[in-house]
Amino acid sequence: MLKFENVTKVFNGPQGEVVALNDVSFAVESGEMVVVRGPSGCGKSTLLLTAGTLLRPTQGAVSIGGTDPYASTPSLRSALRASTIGFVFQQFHLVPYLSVLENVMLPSVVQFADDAALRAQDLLARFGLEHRAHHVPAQLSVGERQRTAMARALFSRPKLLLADEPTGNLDSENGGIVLKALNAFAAEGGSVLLVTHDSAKGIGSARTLQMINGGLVSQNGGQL
Ligand SMILES: Nc1ncnc2c1ncn2[C@@H]1O[C@H](COP(=O)(O)OP(=O)(O)OP(=O)(O)O)[C@@H](O)[C@H]1O
Repeated sequence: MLKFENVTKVFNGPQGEVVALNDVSFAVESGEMVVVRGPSGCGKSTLLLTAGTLLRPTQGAVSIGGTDPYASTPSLRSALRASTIGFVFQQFHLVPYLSVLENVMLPSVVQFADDAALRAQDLLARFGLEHRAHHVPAQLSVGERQRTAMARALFSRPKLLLADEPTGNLDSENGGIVLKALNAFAAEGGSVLLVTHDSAKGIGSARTLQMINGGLVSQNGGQL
């Protein structure tokens, strides 16, 4: 589903060039969750943004479902992103003045206009948020905000979920709910790429890769 081939990303920072991704090759198949661990600054966010079609690599090829997003026009790239990828961040990025229900419906209001509210309500129920549908994010607990963000990420029926420290701000109960949902998404045939700097529990049988200075190595000698 997601494939990186010899991907390198170099930033031109104030102190010169920074190699944020260094010749990274790996794949995430359908039905698989891959966890990338690594210390702060090793390149995890750069990896996710590049996978998310939001940051063009300096070298190498990215493929999502067989398509190279960076070989497409910006509008085709956006369309691929909207139809294929869901994002979950540590900071939930909910729209503060929209209700929980509206936030969940946000990704594809046009595409799913007819059944958007029904689908959003189903997702709210799945994450135990029915009673919060008409609240705004500021009225929610931190765990409820992340569950709302998970519901939003799943709304468009993505094939690939990209998660950046999704449990970083959560207590163990809410962190467990989020990890369970990510595992369930993979068990149903989706692909998950989760990056974290901690040793999050509950990642199940997910393959774990280690990121060091922009490079990716297998943690247990297995396949990348
Ligand atoms: N836009 C940019 N311009 C210059 N350098 C950048 C830019 N974005 C990231 N970097 C550098 O690239 C390297 C990798 O950054 P990245 O944010 O991917 O790391 P990270 O592993 O996600 O860190 P953290 O866990 O702290 O979020 C760092 O040295 C960072 O300073």
